[in-house]
Order: sequence, then C-alpha cells, then structure tokens
Amino acid sequence: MTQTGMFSESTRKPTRSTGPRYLPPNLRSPQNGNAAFLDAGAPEFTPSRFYSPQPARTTRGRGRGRGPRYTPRRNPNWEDEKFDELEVVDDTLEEVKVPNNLDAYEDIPVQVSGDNIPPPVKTFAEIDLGDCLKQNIRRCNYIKPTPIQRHAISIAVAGRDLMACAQTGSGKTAAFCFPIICGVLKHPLTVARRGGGGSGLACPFALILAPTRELSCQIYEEAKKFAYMTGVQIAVAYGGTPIYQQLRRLEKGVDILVATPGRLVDMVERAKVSLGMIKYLALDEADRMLDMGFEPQIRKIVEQMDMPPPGTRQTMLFSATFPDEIQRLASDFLSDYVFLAVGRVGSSTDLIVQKVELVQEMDKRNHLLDLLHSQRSNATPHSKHFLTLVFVETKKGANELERWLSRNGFPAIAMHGDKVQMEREQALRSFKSGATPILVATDVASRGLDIPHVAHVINFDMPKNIDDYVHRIGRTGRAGKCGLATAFFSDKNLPLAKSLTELMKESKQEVPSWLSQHAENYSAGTGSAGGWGRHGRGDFGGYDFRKDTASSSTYNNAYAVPAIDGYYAASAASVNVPYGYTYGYGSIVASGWD
Ligand SMILES: Nc1ncnc2c1ncn2[C@@H]1O[C@H](COP(=O)(O)OP(=O)(O)OP(=O)(O)O)[C@@H](O)[C@H]1O
Repeated sequence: MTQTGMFSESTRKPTRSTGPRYLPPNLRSPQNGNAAFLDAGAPEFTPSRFYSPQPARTTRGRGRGRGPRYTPRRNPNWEDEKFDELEVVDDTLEEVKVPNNLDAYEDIPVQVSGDNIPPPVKTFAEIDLGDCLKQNIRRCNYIKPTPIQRHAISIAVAGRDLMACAQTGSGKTAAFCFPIICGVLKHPLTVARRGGGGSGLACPFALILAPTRELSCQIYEEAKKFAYMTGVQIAVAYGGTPIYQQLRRLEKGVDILVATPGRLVDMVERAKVSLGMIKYLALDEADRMLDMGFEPQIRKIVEQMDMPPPGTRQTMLFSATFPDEIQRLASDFLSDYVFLAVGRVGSSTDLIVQKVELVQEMDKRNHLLDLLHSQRSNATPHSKHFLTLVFVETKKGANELERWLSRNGFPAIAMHGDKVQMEREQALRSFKSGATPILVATDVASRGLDIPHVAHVINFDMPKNIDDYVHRIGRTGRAGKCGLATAFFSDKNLPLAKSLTELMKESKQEVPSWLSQHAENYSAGTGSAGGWGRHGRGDFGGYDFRKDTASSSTYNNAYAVPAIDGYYAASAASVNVPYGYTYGYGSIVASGWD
C-alpha cells in the first residue's frame, strides 16, 4: 500500500479512502498592509538617540504612556502611525493565535566559515544595537534571538559581509534588518544627504532587495516596526502600482529603501534614486535574486549604477536555499565574507510534517476535495480557522482551481502574476484575514511570505526543483510552530523523486516505499546522481562552496567549543581549525562538511 492508503501501489489506481485521514497535531488539537510612511512625529535622530531612547509610549500607541512626557519635534513629512497599526491586524483569527516556539530551533547545527569570524551571542542584550532598537525588539515580543539571529546579527554588526542560509520561518528578516537599522542609527544622515532636502534625488543609506512585491511590502512593514520612533526613514518601491506616489514619498528622504529590482532600476534611470551612498546592501531570497531571471538586473543595480564596491559597502545575502553555482556567482558581490548555515543548506524544518501522495494528474481535483472534506470534518473549533495554501504550476490552473473549489463549497481565491497588483493584494488580505481560507497560488507566493495560521500547504502541482519545494512548504511551520505539507506526486514528477526522498529523510519524515523505489529506479535509469547534487557533493550539512577551492591556510582563524545549554558558545581562542567552525552536534560535525 502507499503511504497514505489512498492508492494501491501495484496498479496505482485510485481507491477511495475509507478510514480516517492522517491529520497532524497542529490541525487536530491546537493548544497549540500597507500603512503610510513612518512614525507619529518621529523625531530627526541624532547619534545620542542610538543610546538614549525617547520614553516609550507604554500603551503601545494607544493613549498616553506613563513617565516623562516626550514631545518629539514634528516633521510634517511624517504621517501619524502607531506601533500597533504597523502590525497586520487580523482580529478574525485572534482566537487561534498559536505562540511561537523558538526553542524548536535550538538543536539545529550551525556551521560558520570564513576568516576572523565574530562570535555569536546568546541574547539581544549582548549586541550593541542601541536602546531604541532594543526597545522595539521587546515591543515585537522577540524575547531571545533565533540561531540565525545569534550568529548573523553579531557578524553583520561587526561590519562583515555575509552569506547566510537558514530554514524557512526561522527569523532571517530580523537578522538583516537589525544590523542595518543599527548601522543607520550609528551614522545618521542629514535630511539633505538622504535626499529629503528638495533635490528630488533620494540617496538611501541601505538597500534591501526582494524578488516579489508582496515580500518587499512585508519586509518594509517589519522594518518599520523595528525602526519605530527611531527617526530612521524607510520606504518601499515595487512595480504594479503608480510610480509617482512612491517617488513623492522618496522626495522626503529615505535611509532604508526596500525594493523589487525592476522598479528600482526604473527609479535610478529616471535619476530619482542614487545608489552612491549605499553602505548596506541586503538581498533577501538571494539565490532567487541571482538566478537566471533576476541576475542581469541585480548586476546592473550592483555593478553599473554607482553603488560603492564590495569592501566599501557591506553586503548580506540571505536565503533558505543556496545552490553551489549561485554561491559562486554571489561571491562576486561580496568581500571577505563569512558563510553561515543554520542546518544544512536547503534543508527543511522537521516542524513541518511532510506527506507525499501518489496521484495521477486526472485524479488530482477529486483527491484535493477528499483531503479538504476530511480536514473539515476533523476540524476542532480552533483548527477550523486555519488556512490552507495550494500551489499550482500555472496562472490559468490557479484561476480554474479557484473556481472549481469555490463551486464545490470551499471558498478559495487565486494569486498569480497575471493579476493586477490590487487584485494580488486583495487576495492576500482576504486569505490572511480568514475571509477566504484557501489560497491557490503560483510560485509568486512561494518565498518569504510570513502568513500566520497557514497550517497546511498542498503541492497540487509539484514544483520543478527541490529548492522551490522547500520554500513552498516553508509557508507553514514558521517561528517554531508545526505545520503540514501534502504533495500530490504524479508520473510527471519522477525527476524529483530522489531529492524529495533525501530531503524527507533528512527532515526525519516517513518516506513512502513507492517514492523510495521511484528514487532508485529513476536515478538508475538516467545514470543521474540526482538528489542533493545541486550542492555539488551529495553530502549533508551546511556547505560553503569555497571549501572546494580555498587553501585551508587562508582560513585558520576559526574555532569550535563545547556546548552550553544545548548550544555552543564561542570562545575567543583560536584553536587553528582549518576553515570554519561548527556549532551543534558532534555527529553533524563528522558528517562530511570539511
Ligand atoms: N527572535 C524572535 N522571537 C520571536 N519571533 C520571531 C523572532 N524572530 C523571528 N520571529 C518571527 O518568526 C516569523 C518568521 O520570521 P521570518 O519571516 O523572518 O522568517 P524567514 O527565515 O525570513 O523565512 P523565509 O525563509 O520563509 O523567508 C515571523 O513571524 C517573525 O516575526
């Protein structure tokens, strides 16, 4: 029998399920925007504000706080905004709030390589982030840093370039936002120098690039929360909406610009944005930004538009996946960088229960209906509010499935690149709020989006490669919560069998025997190594491609030290371990990273 009991393995004919379907704990028993720009009267900042925050409004923006009254110098360019309003408020789903469980990331091995690596921290308090930012970190309820944050923030605040890879939902956004905001606060620019002096040319100090409009907006919203009441000016630029509104905002001056590449190129070519002052450059979903689709635009932005060169600017690349060839390409943009991998590059988190079902193309719709009916009938008062994200291959397929699900009693909405931006945003809003609890999307929704309450990701059509699968399923199981991912695997997907098997094994998932068999047959038939060949060596563990080329003597300043509380603390002592150190379990250290 197949893993799911839905199909007979020998005939592969569908046999309707009679027994109860598997539902993971998160679906069973659940104890488990676009606001206007910046703060209410945010004051112009000065270096002293880095260390001396203005008194917080203790009611989180509602009414007056206690303590000494602070009347900030109002800047007419800033519109009133309160911290609470910077959050995506989804009152309808308030009752299903599941707390983050960041302890889930404690056991993940960490590998760091490079020269003179700054040691990690255990708490936010240990890093010199400034009082204002620290206060906002507390406001966001970030009690302690996740592993990627412990390492990356310390490395970035020390001024080092960074290529960082960590699992989906493990807090990479804050890992690049905090050092950037901290850097801006330490080197404040005058309004004129940041482009707000009426020159019509915005000169941001930091640039964060992301591949999709929705992700840019999300990073922008997050960054605004982190920079609340600091005076740091943040703006967003993305396509699909009138450029003039965004340009008007930029005319007021900007410290941190979050952008999609196309819209940014347009603005630079219109001489509305200069990249000449960029000190910090962050690429989120960096492997996507440097793959064939985006690479020419990124090269143009980074190499031909006045941006200071590597070494002068600080560059940070983040993703959950980092194929070798992209690492190689990315090194053009970096200078003496540290490579950081939390978990193995491109691995998935075992917080996500992965199910693979053998379903032929013509049976997929009925199979999906069965799955949704079963989910509905097993739902508890709590889990009935959870959201389901269904990935399909084509835009047309998304529209068709949306209509078909809605006709069959499952309210769904589609999101894809052929929809106008307003429709895309509307779809996402409706999904996030729970008004339409099923989103049918193409890969436009596969990366970076942090949507609370997504409990189930269904790969109705499998993606073309395993990295996309990792990002897609990563829309659930975030911030330490669990999630479920179901994949419909058909004959079309045989080339994916080996890498999927390996990914599942590594994430401690049960691999159906038919899938293992396909994996063996397919790689034997094609003579292909398949699987993790994308990382060059077919091994497990974080992997810095420089290890294949660098002489170890270049990287003799690294160290490894014993675990404290299940985590390894750094020691200043160099023990002359060639090329990098590894945090985590001994078994991982010996697993072939060196
Ligand atoms: N230190 C922390 N404490 C509490 N919550 C956190 C912390 N860091 C991040 N989070 C929360 O975890 C969630 C996931 O974070 P984030 O979106 O940055 O993940 P990511 O690693 O960028 O994921 P992806 O690879 O999908 O882009 C967010 O809701 C964020 O607010």
